[in-house]
Amino acid sequence: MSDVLTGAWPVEAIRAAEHEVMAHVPPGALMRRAAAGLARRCVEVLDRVYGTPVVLLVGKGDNGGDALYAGAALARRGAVVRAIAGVQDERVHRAGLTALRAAGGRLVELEDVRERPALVVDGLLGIGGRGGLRPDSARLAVAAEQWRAQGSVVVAVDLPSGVDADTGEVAGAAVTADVTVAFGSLKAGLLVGEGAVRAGLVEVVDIGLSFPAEPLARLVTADAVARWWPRPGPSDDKYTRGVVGIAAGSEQYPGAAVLGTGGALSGPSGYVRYAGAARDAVRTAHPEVVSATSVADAGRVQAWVVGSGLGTDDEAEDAVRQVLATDLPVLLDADGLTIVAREPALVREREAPTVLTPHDREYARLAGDVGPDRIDAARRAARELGVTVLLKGYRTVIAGPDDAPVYVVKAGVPELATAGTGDVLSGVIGSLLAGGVPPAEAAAAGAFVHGTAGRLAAEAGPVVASRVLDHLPAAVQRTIR
Ligand SMILES: NC(=O)C1=CN([C@@H]2O[C@H](COP(=O)(O)OP(=O)(O)OC[C@H]3O[C@@H](n4cnc5c(N)ncnc54)[C@H](OP(=O)(O)O)[C@@H]3O)[C@@H](O)[C@H]2O)[C@@H](O)CC1
Ligand SMILES: Nc1ncnc2c1ncn2[C@@H]1O[C@H](COP(=O)(O)OP(=O)(O)O)[C@@H](O)[C@H]1O
Ligand SMILES: [K+]
Repeated sequence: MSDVLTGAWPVEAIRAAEHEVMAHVPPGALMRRAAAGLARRCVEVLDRVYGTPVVLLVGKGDNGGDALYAGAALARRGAVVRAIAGVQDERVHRAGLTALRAAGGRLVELEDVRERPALVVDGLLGIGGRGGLRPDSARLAVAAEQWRAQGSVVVAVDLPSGVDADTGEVAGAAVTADVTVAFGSLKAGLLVGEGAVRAGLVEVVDIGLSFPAEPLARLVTADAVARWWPRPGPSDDKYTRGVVGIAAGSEQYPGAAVLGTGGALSGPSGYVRYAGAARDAVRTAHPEVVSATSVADAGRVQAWVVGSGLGTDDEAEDAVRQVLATDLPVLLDADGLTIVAREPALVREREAPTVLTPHDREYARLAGDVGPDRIDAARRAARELGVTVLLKGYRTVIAGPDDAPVYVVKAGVPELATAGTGDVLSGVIGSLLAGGVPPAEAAAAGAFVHGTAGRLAAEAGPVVASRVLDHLPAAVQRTIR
């Protein structure tokens, strides 16, 4: 798969790549490529083109130009195309407007549109946008929202207007799209935060841009996970495949232990050990897990998962300290994060891979408010603590302590927002760590199969964590085969 389909470069890099290509192609060629891809996608979302009412929302920049050229292509196929300017009329892309008019389209005022359009093309603002939408554009974004609520399909040009291209932040009004057609490469703002919600289905039209430097973010694909996922070879035994230790759960919260060990059993390691007070529950649920009552008695492992359902009393703190004192990879979750938030040196001083898996409230305890820029938030905490941070949510963001691109996982579904699914996730990632996968890739691969299991579970019925567990083997199978 081409890099531009999975990498998200910052606006600055996209501009530089654009200039590089423009030096070698005729003027307007890039915009024509972009508009052709956009028009193709617009045709796909319509039942038919001939006679269909289409509204273009047009800003003063090239984003509006793309919309006008695509609108001209639709008008040539018989669509009834009306453009509405989000700025004073004379400031829209000249050549684009000429093309639209030549094809029979017209520039009108919002008030002149009597019939609800089947398709709204959002060309108000692309990567040239700064700050929240100004009032004239915001008014059209609101109109697009209203049409969409009544059944119109909204296609965003490059980026839903009002979304920050690099962060996904939305300040004020913004367009919500069913489909976003992104040019040249993804943008981080289409993958994370509010932008991910606004973008709908995202499709990249390759217009020939190439990038010398690493992207800001990479979308995790099944192919990548399949490459990272260890497979047993003829000379392997259960130990060489890696032993993962789960120190989670308590008498009060046995579920965390059952779900964590269950998650680990679908990972690539050959052996799952449990250490803690929920032995009986684990033994009943998973006879293949070998258990002990404490970390000290658990025997050798190649990676630890510690924290969820442990509580934060002295005993819990002891378990966390013991695990963190090893030179093994450790995944820290839930109560483990609370304990580390009180004493960050516990992880800062570690040399071995350490993965923290906070949701937003846990993150706040560790590093302050997540804020609207989730990529920056994950990076900031990872750098400050010298760890790998997996920030949970609608989109999961994984950042290492270095400057490598962050991973974004979009495999999940909102139904995963139910108690205990995080415990399942921690077990899968722990197993990958025990199998020798580097921390960021282990976290990304774990989140991908976990998200896929959540989707499969949601397709089968209401989602609870044990049903996510039930669907994990199938999720792994379809990802890595
Ligand atoms: N990269 C590529 O290779 C290719 C890129 N292409 C396309 O070009 C697009 C980028 O075009 P662009 O540079 O003209 O910027 P764009 O986003 O249309 O608008 C910027 C204008 O809007 C204004 N404005 C700013 N903020 C605002 C706000 N909050 N609310 C309201 N207005 C605001 C600002 O005006 P000013 O601030 O000066 O008043 C400025 O003039 C890109 O997204 C893609 O669609 C393709 O055609 C082909 C290849
Ligand atoms: N809105 C959402 N869309 C998709 N996935 C979500 C959403 N909310 C939460 N999740 C996922 O569900 C899991 C919840 O984990 P967590 O909050 O730790 O739950 P628990 O502590 O109860 O196990 C994470 O994998 C997270 O990414
Ligand atoms: K747009």
